[in-house]
Amino acid sequence: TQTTRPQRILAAVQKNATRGDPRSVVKAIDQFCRHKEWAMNVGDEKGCILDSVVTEVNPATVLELGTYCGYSTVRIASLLPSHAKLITLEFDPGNAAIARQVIAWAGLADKIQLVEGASGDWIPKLKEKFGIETFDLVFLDHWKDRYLPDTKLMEECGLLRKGSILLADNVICPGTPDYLEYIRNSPRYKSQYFKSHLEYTKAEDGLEKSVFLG
Ligand SMILES: C[C@H](C[C@H]1O[C@@H](n2cnc3c(N)ncnc32)[C@H](O)[C@@H]1O)NC(=O)c1cc(-c2ccc(F)cc2)cc(O)c1O
Ligand SMILES: [Mg+2]
Repeated sequence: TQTTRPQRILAAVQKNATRGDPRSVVKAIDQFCRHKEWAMNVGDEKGCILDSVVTEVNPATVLELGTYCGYSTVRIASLLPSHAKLITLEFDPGNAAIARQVIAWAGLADKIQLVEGASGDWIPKLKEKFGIETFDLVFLDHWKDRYLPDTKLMEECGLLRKGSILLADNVICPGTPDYLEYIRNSPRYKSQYFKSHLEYTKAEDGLEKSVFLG
């Protein structure tokens, strides 16, 4: 019977990456997606920008919206200080199941809480469920038309503090026009566009980094 793309990504990790070595997991997925089969991971080029933002922010609390197979989850978590926590939301059960195994292979399960469900349902529950006050860094990489409503929801739920960083993938391709319009024109944010390319391709894409001003 036919395997799914996430299952093939996990197989590539288990075949080519070293257990407990997050960077080898990232490399194995990038090799597979560049040479065998494209997949919607943030990828190696935008991944380097992500790494530099994570390193600069050095966050104690991270929220990721849209886990997919856990590529960016592992990439971010591998750079976090020991006490730091990353919560990642994924509503597709099949993708969540694969991501859990990729995260386990990387040896990062104790730093990562993967919550299976929709961001709109879970964002209002994160404070009570995980004892989180605010997030130092949010990585938006889920349905592109959810970036704006979920950002407003995070504001309303008091999950952002003065200085919280939002980093959004795919603001050009597939594109998040309403989110860009809002975040670039709101007096409550200071934004910066990092031009790059759609993962594993030559098409333009980029990351939008925004600081919440409170
Ligand atoms: C949306 C997906 C990523 C994952 O997000 C989960 N998800 C969704 N909505 C929610 C929610 N509301 N709550 C929790 N999880 C949620 C889902 O199940 C996927 O696993 N990402 C993309 O579609 C995506 C697509 C492309 C892309 C670009 C050019 C093309 F020609 C084709 C595709 C590139 C990228 O870089 C992406 O990131
Ligand atoms: Mg993406």
